[in-house]
Amino acid sequence: MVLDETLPPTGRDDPPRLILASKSPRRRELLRQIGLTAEVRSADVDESPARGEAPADYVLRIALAKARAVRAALGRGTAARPVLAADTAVICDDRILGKPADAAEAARMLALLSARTHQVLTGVALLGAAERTVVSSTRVWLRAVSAAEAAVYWASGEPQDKAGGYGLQGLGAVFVERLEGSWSGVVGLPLFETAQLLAAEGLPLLSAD
Ligand SMILES: Cc1cn([C@H]2C[C@H](O)[C@@H](COP(=O)(O)OP(=O)(O)OP(=O)(O)O)O2)c(=O)[nH]c1=O
Repeated sequence: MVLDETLPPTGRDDPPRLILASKSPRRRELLRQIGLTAEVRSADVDESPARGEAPADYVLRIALAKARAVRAALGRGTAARPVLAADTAVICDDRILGKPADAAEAARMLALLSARTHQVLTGVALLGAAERTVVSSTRVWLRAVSAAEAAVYWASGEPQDKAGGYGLQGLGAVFVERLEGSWSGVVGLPLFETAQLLAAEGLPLLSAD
């Protein structure tokens, strides 16, 4: 994703204080969009949904697990630094869709999402003086996607690391008729909600000092 707008100067030359518990380049780029540079760490967590787990509980649980795993791995000197993590899932017919494992699964996902609406949930966790969490929910309308289009789309390399097997910020935009909610939330880090968590932690983005 290329987000090449003029970046606000906030935090640009400061050493990064915030730690982003993520290997997703999108989350780093989205933070940069609001003038935040973060030190990036990542931890592997088991992202399997628990049986019967509600989708919002699931994305929050995984976001918290990512943040806690990174915080647990940090040395003493960094223990006081806030850790931010997120998890994104696509929800359709009460099913939680993560990243497709192969072309066949990606085709099944797009067939399920074709010509109807689904929901994209992103859970965000900020571990600082307290554990703060928020869930962003967005409704997305996809046009009909044919099996042939899904195959060409898979070959583009884009769906592989995206929940639900499409990327709103890339070629996948040609499938998205409209959405109601948060563009940045669909792409992996809802910026409005993230800014609110940061402000609650004493890290406002538009402070005059
Ligand atoms: C629906 C959709 C998802 N996605 C991405 C956002 C997330 O990065 C990814 C879902 O996987 P996640 O498990 O949320 O995140 P990740 O594995 O990419 O990164 P990390 O756990 O290290 O933070 O799908 C898009 O980029 N565009 C989209 O339109």
